Amino acid sequence: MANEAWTVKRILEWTRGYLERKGDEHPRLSAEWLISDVTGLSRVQIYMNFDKPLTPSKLDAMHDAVVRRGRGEPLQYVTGEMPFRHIVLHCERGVLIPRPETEVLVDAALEGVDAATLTFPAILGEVPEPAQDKAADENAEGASPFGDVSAEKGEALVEEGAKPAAPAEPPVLVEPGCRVLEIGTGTGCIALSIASERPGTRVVATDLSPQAVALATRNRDALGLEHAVTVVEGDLASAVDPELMGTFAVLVSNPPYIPSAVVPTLPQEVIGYEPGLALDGGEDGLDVFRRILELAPRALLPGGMLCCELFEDNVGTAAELVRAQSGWASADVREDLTHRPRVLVAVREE
Ligand SMILES: C[S@@+](CC[C@H](N)C(=O)[O-])C[C@H]1O[C@@H](n2cnc3c(N)ncnc32)[C@H](O)[C@@H]1O
Repeated sequence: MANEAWTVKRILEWTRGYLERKGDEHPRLSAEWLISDVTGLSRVQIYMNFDKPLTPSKLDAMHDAVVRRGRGEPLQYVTGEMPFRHIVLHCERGVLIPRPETEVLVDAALEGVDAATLTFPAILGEVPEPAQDKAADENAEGASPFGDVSAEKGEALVEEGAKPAAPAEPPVLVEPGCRVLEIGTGTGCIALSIASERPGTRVVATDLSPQAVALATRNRDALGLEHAVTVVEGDLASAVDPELMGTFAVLVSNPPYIPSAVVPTLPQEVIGYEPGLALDGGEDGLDVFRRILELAPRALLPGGMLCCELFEDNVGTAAELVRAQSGWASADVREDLTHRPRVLVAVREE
């Protein structure tokens, strides 16, 4: 079959069927995401360009992407990016993929920023409705457009088009001076969300992983947030300017919190691709949290807030650890988007 015959529609149908046979739980979504990444078409544009043939170079690129996804590599690593709240982040193997539940942690941290600062709404533009997907098409199996997709090889699709835009965000201006410390920044998703959603906030983001520090810095620069976010490499807050200790209104962290015995039971898509340093929280999952709790009184202002995402089985224990330490006015546990207890929010006494 000549390459011209492989239209967007045929590629979508073939990829969906192939990924389904490979055990992908959401094969159509994966197929759309891969086609969107390779062609530059938004997911809606895919359905408006069904009859367009892919160019040979796009077909080659699609081949690579389908092979990688078929082997179980997370989509975010295959495409190299993912949306998080109002921003889009570069992702790469070796650095944890941000999870939707972490958006709840950012909400908690923003509350801490707002409580610490004078905030007022900026002039808002219209917030567009998110694009709706069109109905799915029927599956089509058959010959691979790429030849043997089980083989290691790479290349392949359509003309460039607009990528799906992140929804516009209603900005809130913050009186300059509020400082936030993030420990274990990974891609920078938390620090960069806070800085972009609360202009005026200064964020110091740390990570022990040099690769995470490099990626967070790249994401920061791509978002034009160099003035607001400092990324430093080091254990916990060891690389933070000592003069800044005691000046933070919020200490936020999504530390490694999976109990060591649970790590090997995680899906292969996680343990086969994501870094152990980002996952393993020691015997009860609270090793890094305990160390964060120990340094929090030195990092935070009076009345400052500690926000941590934790494992649902140990977040209650974490709250007890806070209550057992003097100097805290409150320690509460919040639920994530799926109503599981996941986020600890503790406030220092004034
Ligand atoms: C669960 S990931 C969170 C990444 C990112 N904040 C997010 O929410 O997607 C934990 C991060 O903490 C980092 N980390 C682990 N131990 C650390 C330590 N002792 N000091 C600083 N960062 C650490 C890991 O490299 C990883 O990037």
